[in-house]
Amino acid sequence: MKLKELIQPLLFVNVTGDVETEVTGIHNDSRVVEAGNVFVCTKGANMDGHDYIPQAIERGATVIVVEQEVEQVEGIVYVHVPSTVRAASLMVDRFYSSPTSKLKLIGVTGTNGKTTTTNLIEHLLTFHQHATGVIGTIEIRYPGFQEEAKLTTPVCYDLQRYFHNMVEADVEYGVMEVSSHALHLGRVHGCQFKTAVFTNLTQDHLDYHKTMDAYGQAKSLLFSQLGNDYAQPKYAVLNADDPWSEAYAGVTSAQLITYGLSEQALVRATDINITASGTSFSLQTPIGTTTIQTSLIGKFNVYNLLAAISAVLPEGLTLEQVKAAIEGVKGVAGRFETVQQGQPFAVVVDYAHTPDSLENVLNTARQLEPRKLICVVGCGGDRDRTKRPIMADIAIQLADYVYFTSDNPRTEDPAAILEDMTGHLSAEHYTSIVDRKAAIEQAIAGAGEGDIIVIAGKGHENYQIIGTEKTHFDDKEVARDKLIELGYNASS
Ligand SMILES: CC(=O)N[C@H]1[C@@H](OP(=O)(O)OP(=O)(O)OC[C@H]2O[C@@H](n3ccc(=O)[nH]c3=O)[C@H](O)[C@@H]2O)O[C@H](CO)[C@@H](O)[C@@H]1O[C@H](C)C(=O)N[C@@H](C)C(=O)N[C@H](CCC(=O)O)C(=O)O
Ligand SMILES: Nc1ncnc2c1ncn2[C@@H]1O[C@H](COP(=O)(O)OP(=O)(O)OP(=O)(O)O)[C@@H](O)[C@H]1O
Ligand SMILES: N[C@H](CCC[C@H](N)C(=O)O)C(=O)O
Ligand SMILES: [Mg+2]
Repeated sequence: MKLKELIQPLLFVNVTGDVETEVTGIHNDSRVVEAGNVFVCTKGANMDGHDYIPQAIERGATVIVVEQEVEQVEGIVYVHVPSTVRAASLMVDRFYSSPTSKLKLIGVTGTNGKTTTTNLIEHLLTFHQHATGVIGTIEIRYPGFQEEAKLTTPVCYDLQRYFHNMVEADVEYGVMEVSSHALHLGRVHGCQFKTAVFTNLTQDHLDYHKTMDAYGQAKSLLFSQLGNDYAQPKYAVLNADDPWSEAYAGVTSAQLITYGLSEQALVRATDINITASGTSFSLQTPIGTTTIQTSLIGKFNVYNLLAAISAVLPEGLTLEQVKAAIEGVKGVAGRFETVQQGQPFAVVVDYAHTPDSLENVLNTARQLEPRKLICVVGCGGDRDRTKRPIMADIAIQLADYVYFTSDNPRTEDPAAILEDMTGHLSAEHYTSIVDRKAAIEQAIAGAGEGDIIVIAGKGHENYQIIGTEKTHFDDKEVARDKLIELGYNASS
């Protein structure tokens, strides 16, 4: 593609050099730039891309997009724009030929439940032969492709490339998690959503957004970005039981589909029954009523199911099709996932790393009536500090015994994170062990018949970040190894 085509949608653009230059790619990270690429200089939290122009040129960048005056090198084309972040979303979209206009794109936002809900939507659509791609916390996948995710919502350069490749692979639906960071940083500016889904909003990420209000506002961007188009209707799927939904309904002209347990919801669950082997409920919708039976456990998963069902109703799926698809749902890696080696107690690995999710997962485990409920939990470093004592209080209140331990300490002192969590506690039914492996092992060694151990915080993660080092670590693996060491054998 020629540079002039790439910058065609931009306003107030000033080019020094040849607009006929052929461009081979576009990125904002000098470390991944290749010959003939456009390098876009964006300012980040720690660094400024304008400082990396020499490295980008060294790696072969031929076009540099800037928002400030920079020293110019001969033979290089410079594109000056008012905002590189805003320009980038338009250029990247154009470079990949507006892939999201060729996909039916469903975005899911909310503090908890995004991964679960996107996976459920994917399952509902693929079960009925619609080729579907998913982008989220665990991985990026579509028929014939799978890659581990680096971020929940990739930066626009990667995101639009994935969408482009999905279109090339004849994918019909794109289902993605849209984090508040991504919305705030404009990572999805170039995306044309058909449907936007809101799960819930509770405390997290205050390190980044500072206040709950700012956090809630960031999520509203998905709904204000949705707009409406009578030729191609748009849908906002909102949780009727979350107070933030009213604000989101107010900023979109898309058609509303509300879901929840309360009477005003259009898509509603009643007669919920939760057991250790699954959950059932009566599903009431504007197109009829049916009974849903699922292996997923917990009231929060009823919400996730309602959100996913609401998102596919505009796609023409009947309730019979929805019901049939949900019966085959297996659950999502690291979300209430059990480790079973034949031991007489349950070991549950769950990605709960926020106050609300921890409360939900412990309440769900309690509903299964364990003899004792044991919790292993920590909080991530370099993330929202204010949630630490709150999560500790929840664990202390809801579990019979708690092992406080490290999550991903990152560059913080693990012992100091534990102190943030437990410093104010007066209860005695807990212990703090910095080493997560030792904490999991002790919890398992101390468990008795009928107990449930919930190992919270890391779910599917197969690593631990201590300092800046990322090493292999897997809660399920550690738990399984300990069970084997204790003599449990799955086949016996
Ligand atoms: C706050 C945030 O989202 N930061 C992301 C952002 O980093 P940044 O803009 O601060 O980048 P920076 O390091 O200051 O660098 C500035 C610029 O210089 C460039 N640079 C830098 C160094 C270099 O050698 N060459 C170079 O060109 C960078 O590419 C960048 O364009 O852009 C980087 C890639 O371009 C991301 O890796 C980085 O994510 C960090 C690692 C991160 O952890 N983000 C988390 C908080 C995040 O986004 N999480 C959300 C939410 C998850 C949830 O809901 O739970 C997610 O969507 O994953
Ligand atoms: N609808 C929900 N409401 C509250 N808690 C939930 C809900 N769904 C899942 N959870 C809890 O939150 C944890 C994370 O769920 P999930 O991975 O689906 O959320 P997420 O929004 O994708 O999280 P992240 O922002 O980290 O990507 C689960 O392990 C479970 O404990
Ligand atoms: N996407 C979330 C994941 C947190 C997972 C938890 N294990 C932690 O490391 O805090 C974040 O980056 O805040
Ligand atoms: Mg997720």
